[in-house]
Amino acid sequence: MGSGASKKSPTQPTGNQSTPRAPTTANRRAEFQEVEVRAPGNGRPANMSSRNNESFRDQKSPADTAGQRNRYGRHATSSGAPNSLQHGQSGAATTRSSPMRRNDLQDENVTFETFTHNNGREFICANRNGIRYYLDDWHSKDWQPFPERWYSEGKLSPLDDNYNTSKNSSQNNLGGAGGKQERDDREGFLTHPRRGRIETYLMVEKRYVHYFFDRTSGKWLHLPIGWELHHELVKQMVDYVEEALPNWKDRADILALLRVCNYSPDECIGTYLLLEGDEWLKPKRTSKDAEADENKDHKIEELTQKLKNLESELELERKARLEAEKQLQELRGNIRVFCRPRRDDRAQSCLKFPSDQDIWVTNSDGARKTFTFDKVYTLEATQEQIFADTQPIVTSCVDGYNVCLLAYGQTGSGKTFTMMGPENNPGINIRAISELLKICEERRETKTYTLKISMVEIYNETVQDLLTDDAKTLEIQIIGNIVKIPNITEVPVNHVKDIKRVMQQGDSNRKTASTKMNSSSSRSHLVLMLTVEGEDKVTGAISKGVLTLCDLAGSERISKSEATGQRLVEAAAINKSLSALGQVFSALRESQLHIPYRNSKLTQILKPCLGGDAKACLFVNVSPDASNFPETCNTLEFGSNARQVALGQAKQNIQRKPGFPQR
Ligand SMILES: Nc1ncnc2c1ncn2[C@@H]1O[C@H](COP(=O)(O)OP(=O)(O)OP(=O)(O)O)[C@@H](O)[C@H]1O
Repeated sequence: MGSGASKKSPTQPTGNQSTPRAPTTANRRAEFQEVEVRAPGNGRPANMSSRNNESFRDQKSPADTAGQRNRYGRHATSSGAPNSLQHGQSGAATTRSSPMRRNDLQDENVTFETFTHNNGREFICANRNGIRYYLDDWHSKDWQPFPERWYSEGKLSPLDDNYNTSKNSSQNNLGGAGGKQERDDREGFLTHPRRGRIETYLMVEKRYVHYFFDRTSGKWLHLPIGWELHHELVKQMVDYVEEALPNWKDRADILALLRVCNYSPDECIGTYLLLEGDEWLKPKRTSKDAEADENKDHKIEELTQKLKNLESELELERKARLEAEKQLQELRGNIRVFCRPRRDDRAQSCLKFPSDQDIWVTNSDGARKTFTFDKVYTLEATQEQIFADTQPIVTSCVDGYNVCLLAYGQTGSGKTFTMMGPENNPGINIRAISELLKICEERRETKTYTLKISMVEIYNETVQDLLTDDAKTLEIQIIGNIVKIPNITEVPVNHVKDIKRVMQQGDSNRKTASTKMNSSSSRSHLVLMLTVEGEDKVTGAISKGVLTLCDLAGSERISKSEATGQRLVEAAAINKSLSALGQVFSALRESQLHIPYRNSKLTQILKPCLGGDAKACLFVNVSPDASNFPETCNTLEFGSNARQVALGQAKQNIQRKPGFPQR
């Protein structure tokens, strides 16, 4: 500031600190042209648009130069209301204002007050002869009559007496006219849309309170928040807080807290963090961040698309491979035989695996036998690997093929583990049905599928329905090549959870039946049949495939089990049925005219699967334990025999739906 009287802060205890001046009429006009918001104390105008904290922090007041800390224009005065700060009365009288108000406000009897509404807003009020007016908002130029209802909606507090005292006394506080002005970073101005340039001054009371000089009245009035937000110095403080707490968007709210915190942005931030927690510590996102995020999103999108393409390529390859294997299987037409040894870390293993198709069995004398199968697994083979190899055969069921998977081996060799598996590591049964459900779902747009499941147990040559609670015994009817089991329970399966439920029901009925019959599960054959009927929505073709999953009873010899009584009867029945199965394989292998399916219930039920147009897969499960050498050899010989069987090319069971238009 150039000309004008030197100012003294009302609270200024020493001559070193600058104070606001009450402008005279003459000097005020000149000052208004000159006053700018300056970087406190450094003599340069502050960079109004800068949101740079550092430049903000670096601003120094004259007090700083005198060795005192003075951030954001605050001076080190400790307490006390400001002394009289009135500017020249005459200067105010000559400035623009509403004619009516100007006269009113110059009245000696006008006192000024602050009204704080319960909703947090503050207004300047003027009380003239008991009639109150208030200044509405930033855009208002008029004093409005004070609403009656506000008396009950807020609080009126008189401005400090000092501000309502004689307007003339201000002259006493002026510094020497024409004397050199010390810069005072507490003063500034606002440019009001209607009132024009308004001087402001950050005054020190017990805490700092921001006032503006009202030319009309010639008084310093409390600066409303809405106005104060336009003050450059305050704006910088709010910017600083906003930058530190990017989620706190309400600038008026920030300023309100700044006021409470005595215009200390750091204290304001600290208070807010204390109240609101770490949420506010999130760094403010810059346009660079946004751009980086956008690039990242773009990259993720690209990679996701790439992954999708690769996945669909992989899926196509997988389907092509399955199709090729299916065709190969159809051409070969024989029973595929897989050998799976049970994992047993304690056993002295008599097994060796020279290749993935050969297995060596060595007895205690060192004599070795070699067997060859379509696949020989090692002890470490997982359930996933086992299922993957049967998948092409299993899935052909949806295309109308009859498919049969059997597990053969002595008790404890891992048949149930391979077929059913534990709950957390399911075997072929659950995986196969889940896969079929998945394929049916994938084809839903062109085909409608119905899946039904039945579960029976063959014990002592009786067939027991396991999906009914009344232990129903079933008969098997063979008419030509067709095998029927009247009254067998068929449960629809739509979801994987249905499979588990049905399996549990079957398993619990099997246990009950076993107890009633005094048998154990290994003494009976478990046969699970899943019928998959499909109808092509376009051609009307109806396909029907049956997937038969069979966990056979233990194949150990009677002599070894030393069975007597009931056990002997059981063993005889098992022997009979397993022998019948062997005979069927032999007859098929030799292409005999008569295949002895009728020799046991097991072979009767399995007839559609072994009858020439089906696909079959036999697991021979063996124990690695050297003490089981004879049983292991028997099992492997059974498997070798079965592998010689040529079932002929598998056929699809597809019919055209009657009445459906020929295409
Ligand atoms: N590959 C394997 N890995 C780990 N444990 C296995 C494996 N195969 C079998 N077992 C375990 O060996 C034990 C016997 O297996 P499992 O019950 O499947 O034999 P099984 O041939 O079905 O017998 P049974 O004829 O009496 O029904 C079970 O505890 C099973 O969990």
